[in-house]
Amino acid sequence: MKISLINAGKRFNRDWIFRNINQEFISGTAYAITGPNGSGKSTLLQAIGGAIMMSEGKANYTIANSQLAIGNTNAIEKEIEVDNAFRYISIAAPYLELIEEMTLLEMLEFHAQFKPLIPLTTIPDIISILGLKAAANKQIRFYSSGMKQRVKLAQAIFSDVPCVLLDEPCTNLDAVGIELYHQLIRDYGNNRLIIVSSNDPQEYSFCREKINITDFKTANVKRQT
Ligand SMILES: Nc1ncnc2c1ncn2[C@@H]1O[C@H](COP(=O)(O)OP(=O)(O)OP(=O)(O)O)[C@@H](O)[C@H]1O
Repeated sequence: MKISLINAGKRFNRDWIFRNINQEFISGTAYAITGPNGSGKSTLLQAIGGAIMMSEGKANYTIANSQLAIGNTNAIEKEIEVDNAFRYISIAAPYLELIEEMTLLEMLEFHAQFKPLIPLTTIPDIISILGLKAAANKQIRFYSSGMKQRVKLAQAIFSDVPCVLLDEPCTNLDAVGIELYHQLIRDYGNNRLIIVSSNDPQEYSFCREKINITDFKTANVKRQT
């Protein structure tokens, strides 16, 4: 999958959060979006995922034929409308809630109806990898914050999509959880497009490309032009 930002900008009211971003994100590479608190990392990640609209510019989504979830085409690549991009993208983020009334087992089964699991992976496998076997039949509302974060990561990483967006992926994780996160990236991250939004280096240590959002603030953009 390839996501191309073309002259991308977002503002809330009169404040430009970022402007003039021209950047390609390509499968097989992990990218980090860095910057201080409130600088716009989450906003940019959501704009990349098509969850919020840009104020100017656009994002183009291209899928290799083999990754197409629907339809048939003879073309090697196909452009995807922004409204359909969610089919190819999963996201884990602090502001996205889990379905707390469900047990983990129920929630993973429910989720798999909308986004299939990566091949050869079963729900019991996932529960075991997460270290949550003993809690599989407990409602998620009774989970600790770190247990919930493991579930959010699993929901994103085990979805059979070419692009995984991770916003502050180690929020609430203990040392074992952080190691689990890195193991999941090692085991399931290859050949995918991974974009991590974070200001914590341990969350994005594996990312080859780094994009500092402060380079795309209006004042800096003006200075560059
Ligand atoms: N819906 C909204 N309406 C108005 N302003 C918003 C909205 N969402 C975010 N903002 C503002 O946009 C700016 C960027 O917020 P964002 O959450 O993207 O930053 P961040 O870099 O992810 O921060 P953090 O590191 O604290 O998570 C902040 O000033 C925030 O107040």
